[in-house]
Amino acid sequence: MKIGIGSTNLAKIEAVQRVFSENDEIISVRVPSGVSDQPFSDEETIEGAIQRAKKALETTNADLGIGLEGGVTETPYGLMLCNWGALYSKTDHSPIIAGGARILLPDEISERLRTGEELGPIMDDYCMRENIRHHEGAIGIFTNGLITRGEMFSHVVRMLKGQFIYRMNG
Ligand SMILES: O=P(O)(O)OP(=O)(O)OP(=O)(O)OC[C@H]1O[C@@H](n2cnc3c(O)ncnc32)[C@H](O)[C@@H]1O
Ligand SMILES: [Mg+2]
Repeated sequence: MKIGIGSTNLAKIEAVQRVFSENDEIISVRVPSGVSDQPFSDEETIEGAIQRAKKALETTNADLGIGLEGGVTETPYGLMLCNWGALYSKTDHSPIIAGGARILLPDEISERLRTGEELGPIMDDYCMRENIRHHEGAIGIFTNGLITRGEMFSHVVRMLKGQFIYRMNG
């Protein structure tokens, strides 16, 4: 199968590679998410994932298009990391959706997000490193490396793939 992924982020590509087989062709392509660079609700993050999946399918002419989007969402407990995925197939017109693990962010990080900074640069600044979002991600930092961004997204991709197979068999 040919699978288009709507991102060139390494953690996202790795997640798709982990779940699909070596016989599948995975094409990564930079596409607009159609939402803000830093989505600020579940709804906006889901919308970003859906747009990416749709654009990935169209621009790569693949069998499946996958979109993965990271964001944050306000809760009564504080700001949480949220992650969503969407999958479109060539033969189906409604997207399959799956959500990822979520954790509360430290206040120091949340305050900066609320004043309009993006999580990617905040994390690099906080850890004094570069490109954390391509590697273990914020989730990797705050879980002490036990769950990386790639691993978290691979669960999302597995839930997308499983639902797709279930739908096909139904
Ligand atoms: O190239 P793309 O696919 O856009 O990859 P990205 O890393 O920018 O990822 P998203 O657009 O999905 O994430 C939205 C924002 O949140 C940041 N972000 C999300 N999850 C993160 C994480 O786990 N660690 C660090 N930054 C993260 C990211 O840098 C963006 O500012
Ligand atoms: Mg982005």
